Amino acid sequence: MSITLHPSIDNGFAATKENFQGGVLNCNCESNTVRVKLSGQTAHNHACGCSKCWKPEGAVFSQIAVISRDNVEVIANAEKLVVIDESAAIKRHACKECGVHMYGRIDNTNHPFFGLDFVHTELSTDEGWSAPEFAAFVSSIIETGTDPKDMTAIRTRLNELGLNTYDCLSPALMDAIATHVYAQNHA
Ligand SMILES: N[C@@H](CCC(=O)N[C@@H](CSCO)C(=O)NCC(=O)O)C(=O)O
Ligand SMILES: [Zn+2]
Ligand SMILES: [Zn+2]
Repeated sequence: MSITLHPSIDNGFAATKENFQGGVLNCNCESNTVRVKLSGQTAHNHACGCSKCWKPEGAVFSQIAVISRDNVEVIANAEKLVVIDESAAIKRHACKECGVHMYGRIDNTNHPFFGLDFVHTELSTDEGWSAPEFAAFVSSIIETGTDPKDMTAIRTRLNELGLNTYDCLSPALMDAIATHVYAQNHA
């Protein structure tokens, strides 16, 4: 298939490394690079087809994982970070020069994923990050220009790579969200 799903996914990917301790994300700027230290392993890594998540040049999907916000620290050139959409639930902090999203943070303490930051681990040269587990918001790639006629081939290719495809999040994450809503409504 000629479509680039994501450069870290198209040709298969390494398994999650046991006892991986984290590493550093770098933006794409050659000078004054924004650097974000992640002090631990990520979780729920997945391909995301939504229009909001950052994608490398030419990629149809984003690759995105979560990590506790307590384990996220900007260690260089923080002044280059801007929030690209203040109205979004996930405040994506992007480098204003190269456009790369360095981390997404949720401020709303009632949000099901409050406490978790969203990160793109392909921005790191460290090896061992959690491997992608599924593809989310797959139908959403049509919103950013993918031809609906290509969808069957794209879903088939994702399945071949071992990634189940969903048009929202995975059942486990949707269950977690619903559990959170139930608990809020019965507090
Ligand atoms: N069809 C829309 C979907 C956008 C969307 O709901 N994205 C999800 C997943 S992003 C990470 O997995 C979401 O939670 N968004 C909240 C936010 O972005 O603040 C589209 O494609 O835009
Ligand atoms: Zn940059
Ligand atoms: Zn997304």
